[in-house]
Amino acid sequence: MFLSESGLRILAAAVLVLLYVVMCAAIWWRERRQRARAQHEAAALASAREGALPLLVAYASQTGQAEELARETARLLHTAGESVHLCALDAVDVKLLAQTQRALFIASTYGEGDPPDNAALFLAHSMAQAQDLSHLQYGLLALGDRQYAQFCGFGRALDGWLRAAGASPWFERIEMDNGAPQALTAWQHQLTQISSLGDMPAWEQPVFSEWTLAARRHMNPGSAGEPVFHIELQPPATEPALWESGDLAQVCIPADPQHPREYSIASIAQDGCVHLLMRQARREDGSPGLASGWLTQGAPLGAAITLRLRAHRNFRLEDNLQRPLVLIGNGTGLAGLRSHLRARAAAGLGPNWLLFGERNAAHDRLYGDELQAWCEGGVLQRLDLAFSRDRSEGAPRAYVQDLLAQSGDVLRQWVAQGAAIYVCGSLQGMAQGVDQALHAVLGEAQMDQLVRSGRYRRDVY
Ligand SMILES: Cc1cc2nc3c(=O)[nH]c(=O)nc-3n(C[C@H](O)[C@H](O)[C@H](O)COP(=O)(O)O)c2cc1C
Repeated sequence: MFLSESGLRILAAAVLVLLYVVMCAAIWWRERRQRARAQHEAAALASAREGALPLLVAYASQTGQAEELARETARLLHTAGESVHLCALDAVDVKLLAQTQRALFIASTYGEGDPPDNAALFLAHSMAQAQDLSHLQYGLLALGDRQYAQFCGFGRALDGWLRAAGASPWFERIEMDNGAPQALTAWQHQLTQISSLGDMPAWEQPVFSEWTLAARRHMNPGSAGEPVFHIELQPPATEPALWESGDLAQVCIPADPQHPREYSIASIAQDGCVHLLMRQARREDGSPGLASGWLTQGAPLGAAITLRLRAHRNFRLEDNLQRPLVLIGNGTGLAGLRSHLRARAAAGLGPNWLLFGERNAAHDRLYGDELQAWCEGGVLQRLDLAFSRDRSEGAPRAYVQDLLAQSGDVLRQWVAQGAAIYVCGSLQGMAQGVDQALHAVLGEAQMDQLVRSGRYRRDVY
C-alpha cells in the first residue's frame, strides 16, 4: 500500500510528535529519579545516628573539587555510622553554628585569595561578625594552588575566623596544593580519628576511562587570538556516558598524568559525545601549552583520551530549568553556555538570551551558524555580540559587560520575570567586569537575592 504525499507528511509529523513526547518523558523521568535520589541521600545521611547532633560537613567550592571531597567525606562518615549534615558554606548561618558541636570544612580559594561563589555570603555576613563558637570542634581542609600569591587564602581566613571565635581545631589545617594526594591521605587519616567508629571504608577513587578523539575543527582561522578548536570525544562503547549541561570533563594527558585538566563540556548527553571548545595556550618560548597543545594538535584523530565526567552542580540548570536564562560569556566560555543552549533547544525551553564577547566578527564567530539558527528558530530570543577589536577609529573597546550596561532595562525586566544568570569564561577581565556591571544594573540587594536563590551561577577560570 502506498501513502499519498500528504499521508506521508502526516505520518512523518506523527512520528516526530511521538519522538518528542518520548524524549520529554525520558527527561522528566530522569529528573524525578535524580530528585528522589538526592532526597534519599539527605535523609539517609541525617538519620544514621538517631538522637546525636549531626556532624556538619560544609564545602566552599567553585568548580566542584571541594564539593566532591565533601560528598565523599560525608559518605564515608555516614557509612561509619555518623549522622551527617552536608551543605554549601552559604547554607550555614549563625543559628546553625550555634547548634553544631562538630564540623568539617572543605574550602577552596578563587580569584586572588577570594572565597568561591557559594561561600561569598558566609564571608560577607557570618564572618563579618565576632561570634562565640567555643562549643565547636572542627577540622579544615583547604584547597588551593601554590602558583597563586594567596595560597589557600580563603581556607586560611576561615580557619583564622573559627579560631578567633573560640572554636577548637581537632588538628592543624590541612592544605592541598593542586590536588596533591598526600593531603588527601592526611585528611582520611584525620577522619578515622574523629569518627572513632572503627575502620573507615575505602575512599572511592575517581574512575577515568579511555575515550576516543573523534573529530577536531579549527574554529577561528585568521584570528588575532590563539587558535580555538572544537573537539569531539567519543565515549567507550561499554559505558553509558551521562552528564548534565554545565558539567566538566577532566582529561589526563600523557605528559602530566598526575594533574588532570578540566574543561567545560559544550554538548549534552543526547549528542552522544563530549564536545570541548579549547584555545591553544602558548608558553613563554612560543611552544603550545602542554595539555591544550596535545589535545588540539599533538594527539592524532582516533587517539585514546583518558577522561572522566565531573558533576559541576554550581553550574547546572537544576531548579532554573523552567526559568528564562541570561547566558553571558566570552571566548571559549561559550562551551558551558552552548551546553545549556543545546539542553534548552532539546527540551523546547525558553526564553534564552545570550551575550557573548570575542575579538573580531570576521574570524571569531565561534559556532556562528548554530547561534544564527537558534535565533531564527526561537531558541535564542535575543543575541548580543561584542567584538572588542571591531571598533571605529578612536572608539573605546566594547566588551560583553558593556552590553549589559547598555541593556540595563531589559536585564531588569528579565530578572523581574524570574530569569537566572549564567556566566562562563575568564575570571580576569570578563567575569569580574560582568559582576560589577550586574551589581550596577541590579543593585546589591537583588544580587544578594540572586546568589541566595541559586539564580546567579558562574563557571569562570
Ligand atoms: C580563576 C582561579 C583563581 C584561583 N585563585 C586561587 C588563589 O588565589 N589561591 C589558591 O590557593 N588557589 C587558587 N585557585 C586554585 C583553586 O583553589 C583550586 O583549583 C581548587 O582545587 C579548586 O577547588 P573547587 O573546584 O572546589 O573550587 C584558583 C583557581 C582558579 C581557576
